[in-house]
Amino acid sequence: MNEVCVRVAVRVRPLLPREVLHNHQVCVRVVPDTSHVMIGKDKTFPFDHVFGCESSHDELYEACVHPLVESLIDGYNATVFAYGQTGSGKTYTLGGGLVGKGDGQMEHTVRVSYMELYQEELRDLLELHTNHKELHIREDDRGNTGQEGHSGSLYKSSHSGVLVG
Ligand SMILES: Nc1ncnc2c1ncn2[C@@H]1O[C@H](COP(=O)(O)OP(=O)(O)OP(=O)(O)O)[C@@H](O)[C@H]1O
Repeated sequence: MNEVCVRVAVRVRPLLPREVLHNHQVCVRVVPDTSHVMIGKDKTFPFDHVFGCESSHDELYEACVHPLVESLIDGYNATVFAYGQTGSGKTYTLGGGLVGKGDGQMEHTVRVSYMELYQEELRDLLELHTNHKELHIREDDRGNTGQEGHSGSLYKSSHSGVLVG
């Protein structure tokens, strides 16, 4: 397990076709051979990982998620959290880079929740018909945070990949 508890990665997405159409300009770039991004012409910011427009889901998974999966198997807790303004690529990255990946080396069964918290309302992204009023985040008397009104979906991994059960 890495000694740093929180690591921050930035993924820069390419301009969308409609942004190109409206002549929007790229204003965030990866500084070559560094883990810095440049905003505008001269403001640079360091991160643990940076991924440019051409980056693949696999690169992201290998650098950011795979080490966490290994720690998880060793009994540590791990969280991958996507943060960014609307349209910045959170769903694209989590959906393609995290859910559905398996390295085929291990066989395991895990319970997975895929929740969206938007304007103080919870949505179960694996069971879209669930009423948000049935879902709650609660803290118990020992300070553990958990969900109520959601059982989690079962994912089974086998050598052929990850299956939704
Ligand atoms: N790295 C990328 N490469 C190519 N297209 C991308 C990339 N990241 C995001 N996109 C595209 O950008 C659009 C917005 O991405 P996405 O829906 O993932 O954003 P979001 O952050 O989840 O937005 P919201 O908060 O509104 O749900 C989508 O059309 C998606 O396909």
